[in-house]
Amino acid sequence: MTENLNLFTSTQVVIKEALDKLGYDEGMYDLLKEPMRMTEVRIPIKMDDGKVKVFTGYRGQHNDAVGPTKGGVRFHPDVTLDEVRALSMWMTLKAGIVDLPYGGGKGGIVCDPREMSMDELERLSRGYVRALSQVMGPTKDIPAPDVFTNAQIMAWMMDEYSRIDEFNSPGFITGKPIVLGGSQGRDRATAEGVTIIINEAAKRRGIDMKGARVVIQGFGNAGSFLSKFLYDAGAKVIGISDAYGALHDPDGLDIDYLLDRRDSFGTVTTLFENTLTNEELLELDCDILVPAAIENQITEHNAHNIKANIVVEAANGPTTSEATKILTERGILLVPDVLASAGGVTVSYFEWVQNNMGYYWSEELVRERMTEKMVTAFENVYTQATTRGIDMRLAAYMIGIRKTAEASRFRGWA
Ligand SMILES: NC(=O)C1=CN([C@@H]2O[C@H](COP(=O)(O)OP(=O)(O)OC[C@H]3O[C@@H](n4cnc5c(N)ncnc54)[C@H](O)[C@@H]3O)[C@@H](O)[C@H]2O)C=CC1
Ligand SMILES: O=C(O)CCC(=O)C(=O)O
Repeated sequence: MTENLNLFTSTQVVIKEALDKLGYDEGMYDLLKEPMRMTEVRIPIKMDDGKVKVFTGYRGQHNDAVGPTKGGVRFHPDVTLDEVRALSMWMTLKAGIVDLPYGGGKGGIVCDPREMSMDELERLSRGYVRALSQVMGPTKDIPAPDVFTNAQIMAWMMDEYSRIDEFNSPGFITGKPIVLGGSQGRDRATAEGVTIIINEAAKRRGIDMKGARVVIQGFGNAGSFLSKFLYDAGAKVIGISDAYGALHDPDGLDIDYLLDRRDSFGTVTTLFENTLTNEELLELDCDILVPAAIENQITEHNAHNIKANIVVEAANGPTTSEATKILTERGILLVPDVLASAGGVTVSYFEWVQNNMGYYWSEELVRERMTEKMVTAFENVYTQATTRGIDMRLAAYMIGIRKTAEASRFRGWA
């Protein structure tokens, strides 16, 4: 049988397993097995050459029993409806794991921003908000950055919503520039959260981070900040990659140099000869492997060849269910995406809270509060996994889904 690479249906299987273990009935699964609202829009945009191009966009809102839905928007040529469905469900789990008053949401536009001008990107970002403004808003559904979107795109989206709302609405979106109500530390929050999780996982495996050999796939927002934090902490980052290839040096790469040379889409390998492929990168001998790019990277085809002691998923969905089984059976500690990458949405929540009260926190306070949430979340998931003898993904799903299931039950939705 060939492996299931569909993110949506493979997520449903784990949600079902988690709900069964928690003792919920079929009705609860029926409610939570897909987003409560899935919107598809067509966005006509005048391109720089004067021609109109129509883009497809999506927004998935999984469940808002706990609070407004929340999650990023990605601009990528491979965005699909099923991917956005799965991503919105994972956001519900993340919010549950770090205990935020949100449900899960996620959006995407099928486009390649690497081939668009800034003006075209601005028109597309504003068009997305116009198409979805009825179902989004600071108390309904709050977007944020994800793959190939950034603070500038958040600023255009916030400005467009504020025009429609006839009110300055910083709480409409998070990941904004600081001068528009962004939070200290949001740009590096995902990577900081992953760093905290790596430290916790390394402690459990007796690995000293000083000198630990780390491989990171992806050199964008998540991967590049992460490589810097680990490099500064004394780890040896021996491999990194982007969409075009990978770099490897067993003595450790010069991360400061690479950060200086990378472009705004997280591309740096095109400047070098003798690059590896992303497939080769994942199989390098190392202590810690961090997929921080895209989905379905560790599958049944390469899971047997992974040499890391710990795999920490900074990306959403990089490991298939079959590969999760193989890695766990091989004794590799796999820390799932819904736990490892929850630092981003945690600081997004702090940003939204600051916008709502109009009072802004220091970077130290943001870091302290985020650290507390991430360490507690790791401890909860690790304890659940070890005491029940289940893998970390199932343990994380059980913790992540419980709050939404309970809130839904109290509301009479299941
Ligand atoms: N930005 C955030 O706050 C959060 C991001 N994530 C996840 O982290 C992952 C990376 O996101 P960001 O760093 O924000 O995106 P980004 O757009 O800043 O960087 C993406 C990186 O992945 C590389 N990449 C793209 N396609 C690739 C391919 N086919 N093979 C190998 N590398 C490829 C790009 O070259 C770039 O280096 C995604 O799965 C995202 O959903 C998760 C939580 C929060
Ligand atoms: O910051 C946020 O609200 C969401 C981040 C996100 O999309 C994710 O964690 O995958």
